[in-house]
Amino acid sequence: MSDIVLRTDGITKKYNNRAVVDYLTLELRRGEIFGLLGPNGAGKSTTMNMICGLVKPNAGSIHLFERDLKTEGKKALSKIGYIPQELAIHENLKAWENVELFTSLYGIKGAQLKNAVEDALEFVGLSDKRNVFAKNFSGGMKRRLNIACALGHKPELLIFDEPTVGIDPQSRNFILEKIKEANRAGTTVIYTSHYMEEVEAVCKKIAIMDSGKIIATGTKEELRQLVTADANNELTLEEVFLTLTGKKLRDYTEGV
Ligand SMILES: Nc1ncnc2c1ncn2[C@@H]1O[C@H](COP(=O)(O)OP(=O)(O)OP(=O)(O)O)[C@@H](O)[C@H]1O
Repeated sequence: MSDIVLRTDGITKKYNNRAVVDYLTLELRRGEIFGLLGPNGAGKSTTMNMICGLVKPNAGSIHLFERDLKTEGKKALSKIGYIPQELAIHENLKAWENVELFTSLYGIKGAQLKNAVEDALEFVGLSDKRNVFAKNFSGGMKRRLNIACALGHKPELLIFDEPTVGIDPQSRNFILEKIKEANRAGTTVIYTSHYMEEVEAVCKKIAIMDSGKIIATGTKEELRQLVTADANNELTLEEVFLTLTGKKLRDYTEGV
């Protein structure tokens, strides 16, 4: 069995004739914890949405666990868990009902479903809030529930799209620690964000994306070496990022 979990070959997505993801090629190996960093509008969410089968590329191919998303999508997607940027939970369902709803979509039933729901709630520290309606949760609890909903079917690849937006430092720290814990237990992780310190803390391998393309990939040290010849440099990831992507503001409006 190959240890390549994800391979994208030249995927392109165009909106209004503009390539927002432009011939993007990526490879991810089992056990990696991979950070995708990019300014607003770089194409990170569109890339994740294509990998999760929610958006169809105009060109190129995506393989998950060696299965082509075009021809074996259902099997390929059954091994991934996607935590979208926008909360996907149902406010009028209890915590356990939310997790059960998402987990049952994978054909899990009966006692196995019950156990899977409890395991997922426990992982995100919400077991004792299992009977509380999601609408009564704080922002951080909703984010944790959003994660639990993607864990029930025990995915081998977890994809996080900016999972810590708008939450307090304690919840943020908890989520980052849990992502590292899942990775230590063998789960491969993709983490997209524009919070440098989070990517730095969590990810071993980092890709920097700008204007639909990956412009650099490597460990933090390798990325530093790309922007300075000084081996003793102490550049922060933010300084490296700004050197590679420039300081121009990235204002954009959807679809224009
Ligand atoms: N459905 C759509 N229709 C038209 N344009 C879109 C659509 N979805 C995304 N875009 C455009 O594609 C570009 C990339 O958007 P995307 O959300 O992938 O970027 P991002 O890197 O995730 O940004 P952010 O960090 O702000 O979430 C943006 O210019 C956006 O306006």
